Amino acid sequence: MALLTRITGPRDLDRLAPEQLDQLAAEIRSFLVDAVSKTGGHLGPNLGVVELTIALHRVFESPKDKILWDTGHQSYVHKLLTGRQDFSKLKMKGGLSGYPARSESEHDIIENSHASTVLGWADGLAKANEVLERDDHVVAVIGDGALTGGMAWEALNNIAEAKDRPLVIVVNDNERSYAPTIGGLANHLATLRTTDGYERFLARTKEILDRTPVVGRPLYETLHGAKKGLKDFIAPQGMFEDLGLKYVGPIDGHDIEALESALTRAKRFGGPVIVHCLTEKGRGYQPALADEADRFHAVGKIHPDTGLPISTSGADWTGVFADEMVKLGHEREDIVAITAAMLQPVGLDKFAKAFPERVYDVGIAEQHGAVSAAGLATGGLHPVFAVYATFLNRAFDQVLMDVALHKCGVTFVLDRAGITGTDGASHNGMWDMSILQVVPGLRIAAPRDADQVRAQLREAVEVDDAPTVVRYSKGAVGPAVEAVGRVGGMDVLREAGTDTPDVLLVSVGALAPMCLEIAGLLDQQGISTTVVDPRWVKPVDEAMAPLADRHRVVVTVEDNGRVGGVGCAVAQALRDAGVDVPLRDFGIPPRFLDHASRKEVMTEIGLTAPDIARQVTGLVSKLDGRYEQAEVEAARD
Ligand SMILES: Cc1ncc(C[n+]2csc(CCOP(=O)(O)OP(=O)(O)O)c2C)c(N)n1
Ligand SMILES: CC(=O)[C@@H](O)[C@H](O)COP(=O)(O)O
Ligand SMILES: [Mg+2]
Repeated sequence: MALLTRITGPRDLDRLAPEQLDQLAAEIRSFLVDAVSKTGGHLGPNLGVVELTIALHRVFESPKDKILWDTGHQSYVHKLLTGRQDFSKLKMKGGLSGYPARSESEHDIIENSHASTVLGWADGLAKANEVLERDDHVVAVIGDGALTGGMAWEALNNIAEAKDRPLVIVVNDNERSYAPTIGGLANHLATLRTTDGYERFLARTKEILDRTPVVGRPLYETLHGAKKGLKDFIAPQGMFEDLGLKYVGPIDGHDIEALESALTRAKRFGGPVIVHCLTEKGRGYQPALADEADRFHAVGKIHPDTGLPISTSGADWTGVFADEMVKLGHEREDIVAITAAMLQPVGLDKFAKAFPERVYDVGIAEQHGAVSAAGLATGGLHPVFAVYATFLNRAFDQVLMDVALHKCGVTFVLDRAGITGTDGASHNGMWDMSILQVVPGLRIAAPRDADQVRAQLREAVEVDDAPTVVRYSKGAVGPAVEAVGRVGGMDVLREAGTDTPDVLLVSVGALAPMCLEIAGLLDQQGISTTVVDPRWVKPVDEAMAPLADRHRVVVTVEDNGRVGGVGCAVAQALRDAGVDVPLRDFGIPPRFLDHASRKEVMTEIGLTAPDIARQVTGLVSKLDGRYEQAEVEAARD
């Protein structure tokens, strides 16, 4: 690491001779494999942008020039070159974020890891430079996958309009999201890649002519001067140029000299310009045994030499869904599946293998996915759209106005619901059960274990006149939690053991084991508790109000935002039924939560059994007029 450790900031790169840059790139690749194999992270995307990031920081002067990263998962090299080389706690509490973070560096601008937003940011920043008469450069790096997102095209439409507003767009084209990028755009990029591009023609001609300087140089200038005619002859007009954008490329995204040349030209262009770079995801890392279909897009802890996972977790929520979907696919030929460029991460790979004609990868285009689902349902099919909870946020209006308004039988399966933790604020699935509460007719299920995932998924796909949602956590599925009774449509998980129970504890989804632990702790305080799992949390079960009326206090516990969540819905249902029982709702506070493990975040926000039991004890004691005693005891803890 002789060179890498000498880089404390981007300007240190200026002191390296061209031949040292390839050595630096090799050192960075070695660092990434060694560090990320220990912590987990986006190894493949970052191995693919080593040379590109070096060239960007040599041509542009961050932080005066703004280098923006779409999604930000490919910003590890950017971090290494901007003074952050301790990756020992990557994505862990107190360590580096897995994405750009303003709190870490003035070189970091966009923190959100939701794809396809970078061009919007760049458009805004370029306009601000224009109004404030700044000559800073704005450089937006967007992947071919992120370019399949609609927002990217909304921004391009605006950017293309201002011919004199400088803005450099770098398309990092590695032909993949997780899997190969789909769609017409991908095909067009492939055309641009394979067409012997004007730039490559010029470079190759220059190379030849440089070997014959007497004739060569004047001839090269003539060729370069005949650019327009030559370009049309050599490289067909691409859609970017049809949009009015200057196009430079395709450029070898691993050739630092070629990259610097293209970026320098783009920097001087004085208007919007696209630099199309060809890169390889996971470049330089071909471990002996791992067969990484997604080119190490997002790895857990792995053996650096084999690429194989250090520990394989047991059954996870995604796997339970994956297997049940295949069964459903065999039973019902009207069931089709949709993914937004995340076939394997959301567990649709097995379904796709069994029914290749019945699964649609729409690209990173959740809004389109939801509307297309409305079309599929209207056309007589039952689509199951599997997507991470946080990524459905951007398709709220489509769920509301296209799916629900038209009473379409679409099932949304939300993986990574609740606190995910290590991917930081924008990845927690903490908004779905709040924003979807307002969708008329939409039903929400929150399974507590594997059996309930299977059961509730089956119940959901039976609904053909309204949207249904099944949402579950990230990672290992919890232990089976058997019901001991039933009230209305709700499972009783624990009886209070008395005719005058104190607390009705409403347990939502995967938090059932924690809620049973809370009930046990309350027992120790002489407080009797009934624990119910509503299963379907929207609409609130009709049996909820009369059941609550038989208790002194109602407590709801959910792995979702408190604001507008299940607790609020239950409180409203009790009010509407004239049931005047105090209710205390526990959930995620309306804050952006820094990256840490799920357990650390849950502890930090007080979503733990001891915290909740303590607060409920205080509440019940207050009702008994034993408040002073409880307050004294609590203070002693
Ligand atoms: C709105 C949204 N949907 C899905 C994702 C999950 N995701 C993270 S990276 C990625 C693939 C990005 O592909 P690309 O833009 O080509 O970048 P690359 O990984 O190839 O560098 C996806 C789908 C996301 N971050 N945001
Ligand atoms: C950047 C991005 O959005 C995804 O790659 C995400 O990091 C994957 O999260 P999981 O690791 O939970 O699948
Ligand atoms: Mg890509």
